[in-house]
Amino acid sequence: MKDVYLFSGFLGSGKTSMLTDVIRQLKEANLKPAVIMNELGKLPFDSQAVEEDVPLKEMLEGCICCSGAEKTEAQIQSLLHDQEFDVLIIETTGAAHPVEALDAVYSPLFADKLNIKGIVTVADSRLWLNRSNLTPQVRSLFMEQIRHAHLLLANKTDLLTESEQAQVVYELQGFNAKAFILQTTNGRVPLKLLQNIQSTARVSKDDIVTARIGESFNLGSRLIRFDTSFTQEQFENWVRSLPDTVYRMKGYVPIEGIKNPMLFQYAYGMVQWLPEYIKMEPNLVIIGENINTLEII
Ligand SMILES: Nc1nc2c(ncn2[C@@H]2O[C@H](COP(=O)(O)OP(=O)(O)OP(=O)(O)O)[C@@H](O)[C@H]2O)c(=O)[nH]1
Repeated sequence: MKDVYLFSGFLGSGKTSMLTDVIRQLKEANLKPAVIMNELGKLPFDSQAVEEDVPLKEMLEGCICCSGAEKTEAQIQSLLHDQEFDVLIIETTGAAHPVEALDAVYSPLFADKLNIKGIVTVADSRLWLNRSNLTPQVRSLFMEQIRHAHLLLANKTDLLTESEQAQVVYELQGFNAKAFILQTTNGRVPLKLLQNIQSTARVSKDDIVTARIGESFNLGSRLIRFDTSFTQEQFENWVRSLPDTVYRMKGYVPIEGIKNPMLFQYAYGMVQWLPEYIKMEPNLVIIGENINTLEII
């Protein structure tokens, strides 16, 4: 039996950071991981976090729940058929409901092959404290991902004071009493803790508060291509001018005087720049609500 973990968490909370670190630990323990990854944006940036020797299936354009259980089944089946692996990690997009994603892997086809361990949710601790600023639909999805976790990471603790950290853990435990809660930075979770998850019985679909991409939830992604370069200041000024309903941006931005476009990441007001040693296409994905009306730099 192969262990299966579902990694959940809202956009930019730290799922990819967790995935990279868990893959490292699995390899150190001589366990071979395989990954199914979903990406709401159009560029498979995050797949760069997975080294080439790890079997990877990507589902671009949408999430496990929207693309249907059949597609996930087909991907798992092809992994089982073509690849040797011990552990399967399914990273759901930040816009998927974890229980719907979990449901997709509970296929009778795999009943004797897959041991579904459960949902690991990474929550951005600062976002938890500021959740009242989210639109109702997004808040509902953010809270659902937390409510259904078997293991819950209160991530980005480095951005909080000690008393805020204590408040987050206290509140999270009150909200999801069954989850084991771990305070983390960069999604670092010891492998032993993952392996010890005892997933409870299947969650009933009736227990799901609907919060998915649909008419009432205008979460979408937009791809921009840059023809000119900017100063970092110019670019960050534009970022600051964007509405709060832009949740996540990532991509490569051409910066004046710097050879290759820089890797740019944005999640909830926090900006991160990293130099890139290869020349990546100057593309940026923006994820948020009603982003088609945004003014682009
Ligand atoms: N300060 C701080 N930043 C973090 C931490 N964990 C992750 N980040 C940063 O947050 C951003 C998002 O992290 P990812 O691991 O890509 O998050 P994700 O959930 O995979 O994001 P999606 O691509 O939207 O699914 C990156 O810029 C990370 O470097 C943390 O513990 N502290």
